[in-house]
This record gives sequence, structure tokens and C-alpha cells, in this order.
Amino acid sequence: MSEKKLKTIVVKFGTSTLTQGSPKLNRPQMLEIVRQLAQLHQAGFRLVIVTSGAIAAGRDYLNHPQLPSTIASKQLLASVGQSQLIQVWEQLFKIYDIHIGQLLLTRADIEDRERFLNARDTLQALLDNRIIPVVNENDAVATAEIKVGDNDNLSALVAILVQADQLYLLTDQQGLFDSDPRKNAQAKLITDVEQITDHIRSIAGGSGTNLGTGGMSTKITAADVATRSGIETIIVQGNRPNVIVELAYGQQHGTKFYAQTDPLESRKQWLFAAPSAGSLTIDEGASKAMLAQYKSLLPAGIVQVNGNFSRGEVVKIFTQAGKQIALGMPRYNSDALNLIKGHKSQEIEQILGYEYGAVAVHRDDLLIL
Ligand SMILES: Nc1ncnc2c1ncn2[C@@H]1O[C@H](COP(=O)(O)OP(=O)(O)O)[C@@H](O)[C@H]1O
Ligand SMILES: N[C@@H](CCC(=O)OP(=O)(O)O)C(=O)O
Repeated sequence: MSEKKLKTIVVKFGTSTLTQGSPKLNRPQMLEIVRQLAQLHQAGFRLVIVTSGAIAAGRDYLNHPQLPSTIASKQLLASVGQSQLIQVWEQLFKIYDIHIGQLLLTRADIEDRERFLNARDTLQALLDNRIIPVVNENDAVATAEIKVGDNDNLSALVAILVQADQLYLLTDQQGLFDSDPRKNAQAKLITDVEQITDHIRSIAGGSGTNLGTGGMSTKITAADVATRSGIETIIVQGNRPNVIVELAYGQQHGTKFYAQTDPLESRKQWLFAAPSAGSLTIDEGASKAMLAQYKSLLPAGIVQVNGNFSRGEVVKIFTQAGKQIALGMPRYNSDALNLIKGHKSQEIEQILGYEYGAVAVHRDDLLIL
């Protein structure tokens, strides 16, 4: 089928890991993290960072001001701190001649299909150009209603966006214990979680510090979201020497949550379950390329577009003989497809004045029936 893509890993760093429990970013610790990420990047892994720490960095930069405990104060700290945080990552990656690209997301960017696709395209473009995406929640403007609220869950959503193979949640504990190790010195590490049960949820408590958000319980929800989409998730201690490199090469550390389904399978289930918003009729060449060679659908192969749909909605795909052969999620809306159908991909930009790539429906977004 499709050629095996390089392993894609989303690595989330909690405030606890980046500050090492202090009130400020710990640059030596961040440098050690960057050293490991650089090694993996140079070996060909596709890496995405989800970084917390903006609020802690902002508080430190402003010298721990007395602020009312309002959302606006947190937004102020995040606004000041995010630029500090990204500067540190940038400077450290520069040592290894690696470029990074910043993405600040909110729940609204992921739940809206069109914005989901835009965020996905940006992440994909960064990865394809060997630039490491560095993601945080857009705390400075996000209100409670449009926030994911914690970076554990944000990282699970990002892992789905980039179709990651693995998600690592780096924190200040070795992994998930059978009770909060800050409160119970006898607590035991759980190394494998084949399924997230109510028992697992019940042992995961809140944050043990006032810097982190959510503690273990948000990590469990994140692991649940990611593993249901076929992404293995590992909670691990961030300052364990060489831990990111060792995990990437298959050693086991911390707590491993098993993927509940094959990622492609979960994507297909999603396509299958989504209501269809229209349909495309394609010519014989295109249907052969899709069916026999697992190729993407190009605008040139489309003969008819039915319905009014946006980018990212699901459409049925028919042959000219009227047989439905696939479901797919087009990269262009119905108006655009009507204009570019039958045309060569090189003409898309000239016709539309913009382009979202050469294909009408990418093979990763196709479910052949
Ligand atoms: N069952 C548990 N196992 C491990 N840690 C737990 C558990 N329950 C609660 N915690 C707390 O979760 C904290 C980690 O979460 P948090 O402070 O939000 O860190 P981060 O900034 O890395 O997201 C730990 O320091 C610990 O006190
Ligand atoms: N977006 C916030 C962090 C939110 C968060 O989930 O924090 P953490 O529990 O430390 O991963 C920030 O940059 O400060």
C-alpha cells in the first residue's frame, strides 16, 4: 500500500518538566531535551512539541507580580510568557541548526472541520520541510468556552492531527502510580495499561503543584483520546537521562497505554460514520488509480460535483457508471472543485488564486469501499 512514513512522535512537556519544580524555566533541562530531540530529528523522526510553561515563564519574567486571580491575569501572563518560552526553544534548537515553527491553538481550531484542516496542513507543511512544530494553547485569547484547557488533551488532539504513531507525556513523576506518589510514599508505578478502566481513572489525581494544570487525571483523558485513535501513549519522567531517545528506539519506561485500534482503521471508521455532504463523479483513469494503485484523487479526474460542501466534509465518490467506490474528505470545497474539476493540478492556483495542494482528495482521506 502507501509507502511507510517515518515515525511521527508528539512530545508534550509539562510545566513541571520545564521548570524542574522551580518558579522559572530551567534552561539546562530544556537544552538536554533539545539535544535528544535534535538527535532524533537528525535520524529522520518527525517530531512535534507541545509545550507548557508560558504562564510560569510570564510570571517569572514580570518578577512574580501580585495580580488578581482572574482569567485576564492568566491571559496577561501567558501573553508575556509565550514569547519568552518560544524564544528559549528557538535559541536552543538553533544550536543544532534546527528550525521551529510556532502554532497557538484553541479547541475551536480543532473542532471546526475547516480550521482542523488548516491546522493540519500547517503542521504537515512544517514536518515536510523538516521544521519542528512547537504548539501551545493560545491562552492569551482563549476563553473558557473555546479552550481545550490543558496541554495533555491538546497534545492528544495534535497527535490525531498529525496522525502520530506515539504520544509522550513528559512530567515530574516516573509515570502513573496506583496512588499519588506525593501523598503516598508506598505508591507503585503501573508500567502497562492495556485498557483505561474506571479504576485507572480513579487513581489519577490532580496536580501536586500549583504550576501544573490537571495532574494525572488530564493525562489519562488524553491517553484515552489518543489510544482510541490508535496512538500509543506513554507517561514518563522528563528528566530521566536520554528518556526521549530511548523511548523512540523502543525501550520501555514509565507507563505505556496501548493503542486501542489501528490508526488507519480509526480514520476509516470516522469517514464511514460521518454524514456525507455531497458527491463526486470521477472518470475511469482516476478510479483505476485509486482502486489499483491507492493513489490520491486529482482534480483532473473529477467530472461532476454534487452538493454544497466545505473543505473537510465527507463526500461519496462515484464512477460514471453510477457505482459508489469510495468515501473521501476533499481538500477543496464544492465551489472550488467545480472550478478546478477536469483541470491539471498545476492550474489550481491560477484558477482559484490560491491552492491547498495538488490533490482533490488525499489518499489518507479516502476510504475505498
Ligand atoms: N496516580 C498518580 N500517579 C502519579 N502522579 C499523580 C497521580 N495522581 C496525581 N498525581 C500528580 O500529578 C502530578 C503531575 O501533573 P502536573 O503537575 O499537572 O504536571 P505537568 O506539569 O507535567 O502536566 C504529579 O506531580 C503528581 O503529584
Ligand atoms: N498552556 C499553559 C499550560 C497548560 C498546562 O496544561 O500545563 P501543564 O499541566 O503543566 O502541562 C502554559 O503554557 O502555561
